[in-house]
Amino acid sequence: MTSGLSGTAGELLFAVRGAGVRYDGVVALEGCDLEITAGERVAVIGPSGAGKSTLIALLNGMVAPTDGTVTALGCDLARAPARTARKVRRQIGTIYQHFDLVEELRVVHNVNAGRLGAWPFWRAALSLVRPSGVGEVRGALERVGIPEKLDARTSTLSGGQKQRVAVAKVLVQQPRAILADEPIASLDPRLGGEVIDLLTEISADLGTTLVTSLHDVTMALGRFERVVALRAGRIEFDRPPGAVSSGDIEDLYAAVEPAS
Ligand SMILES: Nc1ncnc2c1ncn2[C@@H]1O[C@H](COP(=O)(O)OP(=O)(O)OP(=O)(O)O)[C@@H](O)[C@H]1O
Repeated sequence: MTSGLSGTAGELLFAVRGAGVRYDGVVALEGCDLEITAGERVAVIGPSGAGKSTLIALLNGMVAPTDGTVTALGCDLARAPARTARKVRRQIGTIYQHFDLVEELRVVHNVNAGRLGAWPFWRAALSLVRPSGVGEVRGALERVGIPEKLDARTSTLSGGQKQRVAVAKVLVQQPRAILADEPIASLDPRLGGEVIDLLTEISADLGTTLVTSLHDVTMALGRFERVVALRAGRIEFDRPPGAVSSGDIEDLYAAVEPAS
């Protein structure tokens, strides 16, 4: 399989400047500044409701900032022409907690779904009858450790295997960045650890930027080179794990005082 296009080390892939997001009056994020460069592996942590999913959605353009700006691969996704934004989004692969797969389809089709957007309509439609680019799908499944599942019906796989299919689906996209929103929240700790190891290894091997939101702080501190902590919609700290103290973590997860 061809490797992802990693980009030059140090190249700015994501720039979040003074960004805020409000949903119908609810402040999900405010005043966020963040730069992520090519090849970095970043964990986003913070208590429930802190804005982790919203930050991931800002980076892939699923949500537009209500304040400030966000650029991904040099493109302001909220303001760029739709065609340009689509092209940039195709270079960002996102993995979700609930796998985002069609259970009734065979694994080969779910993996191919990662690149449907890059194919002309006729090829995408034909591929549902006779799968296209099977060699690359097989390569991606080998990379995630389940090549024998190519023809299996997705519904017959375990949770850990489904998340591996979701990773393979992103790999065939040959993304420059992989975003993962709570990718292990539905898995037991052992399988979760395996999926995080897989993602960090792929990121290191291909030089692909990885940004993952996580509830598991030990995993974030042990397996990532940078930890961004959110609390009540603000970035509380942004450091290498070695510079994060147990006091930092206690403060981060302490109950938020109600406004008086
Ligand atoms: N579509 C939405 N409409 C309204 N409010 C929303 C929406 N999505 C998120 N919120 C609110 O925005 C805030 C941040 O939510 P977000 O899901 O980003 O946090 P999170 O840190 O990912 O939480 P969790 O760890 O529980 O998944 C929360 O107060 C949430 O209720």
